[in-house]
Amino acid sequence: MRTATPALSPGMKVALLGGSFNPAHEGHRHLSLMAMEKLQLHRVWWLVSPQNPLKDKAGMASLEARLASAREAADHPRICVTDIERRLGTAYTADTLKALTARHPHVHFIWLMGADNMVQFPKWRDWKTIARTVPIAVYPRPGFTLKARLSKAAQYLAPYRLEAADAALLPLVKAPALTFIEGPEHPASATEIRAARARSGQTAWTPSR
Ligand SMILES: Nc1ncnc2c1ncn2[C@@H]1O[C@H](COP(=O)(O)OP(=O)(O)OP(=O)(O)O)[C@@H](O)[C@H]1O
Ligand SMILES: O=C(O)c1ccc[n+]([C@@H]2O[C@H](COP(=O)([O-])O)[C@@H](O)[C@H]2O)c1
Repeated sequence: MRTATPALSPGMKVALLGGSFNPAHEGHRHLSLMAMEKLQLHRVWWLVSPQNPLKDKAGMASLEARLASAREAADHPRICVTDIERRLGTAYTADTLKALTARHPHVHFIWLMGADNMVQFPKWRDWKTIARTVPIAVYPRPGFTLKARLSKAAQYLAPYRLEAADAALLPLVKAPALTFIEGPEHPASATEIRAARARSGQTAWTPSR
């Protein structure tokens, strides 16, 4: 089932949380709600990726199943689950952002990610272009919070960093810009969920919170 583009109006502040959501879980919801509060966002869009270019296809549930899992886990009127990358035909985040910012020039998009993604961000195609396209917010994650702060990408973006106290300004400033959102870590992980399901003999996962 295809999803419609979530409604947008000029001036809206929208965080984009890209992910495999294989499956979606309470950690995704937690970081989205914390970002909404700290960055004073109108919406968080969950961009369910057809296929992360750096991840193995083996073990990846179908896009439909992952979208269904995300819809169930989101459970919030301002979290919008979207298959926009399938509809745009984009696999790389740089291409997705180029298309979205061109289509919606009056929307304040930011890229939201967990600290683990920030650590591997320099492996993404055109990561410096991404950083010049939209402001970036990073949420703590067990095992990665400090690593993200010391990461190569954080060092590159250090001159453009907003302190946590100013995080609400992030969606309104011009990229490049970076903030580390402060909030409690959440232990949920899709890898853990898949491993637990495999141990319990489940062949396929079902949507989970
Ligand atoms: N518990 C969490 N805390 C902080 N960020 C998270 C958490 N879970 C997911 N994220 C972030 O959400 C985005 C999408 O994550 P993804 O769908 O890959 O989930 P995951 O649990 O990291 O999956 P996997 O274990 O399969 O890699 C990424 O930016 C990731 O860093
Ligand atoms: O553009 C890239 O090169 C790139 C490389 C790795 C990951 N990403 C994006 O990062 C987001 C998080 O992916 P994942 O699988 O860790 O949830 C998702 O939107 C991916 O498309 C993007």
